[in-house]
Amino acid sequence: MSESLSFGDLRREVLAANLRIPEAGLATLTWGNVSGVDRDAGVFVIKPSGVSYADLSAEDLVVVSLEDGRVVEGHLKPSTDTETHRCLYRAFPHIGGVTHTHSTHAVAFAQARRPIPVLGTTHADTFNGPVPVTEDLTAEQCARDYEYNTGQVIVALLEGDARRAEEVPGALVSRHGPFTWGATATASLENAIVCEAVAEMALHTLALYAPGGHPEPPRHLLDRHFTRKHGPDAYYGNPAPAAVR
Ligand SMILES: O=C(CO)[C@@H](O)[C@@H](O)COP(=O)(O)O
Repeated sequence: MSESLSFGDLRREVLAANLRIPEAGLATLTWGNVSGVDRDAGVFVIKPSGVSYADLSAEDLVVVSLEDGRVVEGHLKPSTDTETHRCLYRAFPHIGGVTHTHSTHAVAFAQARRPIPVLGTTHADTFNGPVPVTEDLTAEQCARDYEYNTGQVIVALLEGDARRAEEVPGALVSRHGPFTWGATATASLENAIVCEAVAEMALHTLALYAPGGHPEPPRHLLDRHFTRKHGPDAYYGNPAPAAVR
């Protein structure tokens, strides 16, 4: 990549995160997109629309204004989902990256309009609650500013609550698919990988559940897993716990 290109580090990170979409098996054709934000500069960097991952370069990424969605830099059209990313950045000031995919199992839940339930600790390590599903967009929301409104239905689902958005870093847009977010573009992409993995595990688990019901996983176990990885008692960054005798 030419060193003279602006937002070099952010472009490199956003490119790498986009390239992990097909690598992680989350992409069909050119579907999906990752962006990352530079809040000081008031812009985000996003995948161009319809470009194959094999051909994608850092120079192809598009720089968009957070304020009004104008393209600030780029020779290609930004992703069709750009306004959804912009809406999420504006609603949740703590997020640094957004990922959208059409990964199969997460989309299956979105199409069935069912949240991805918390069925075990794998889910609880990343999402402190079910991955929720939005309402369907209304005819008016589809007719005008559809992509921004797609972000708005996610924000409405979380009641604009930044803390909820931090603890459950993703949502399923009804009949469409998952959007995930995180502190960085890389984190948002990794949350998309986890979202797909836990959706697949949930489908298998629900199929194996005994007819007539199954006990819920104990809340204390799920909480323990989430708080090991997130918040003030997180393991990373803290001294290793003393060995248990
Ligand atoms: O949501 C969709 C398609 O329903 C898009 O994410 C997908 O086609 C990718 O579009 P872009 O190539 O990013 O414009």
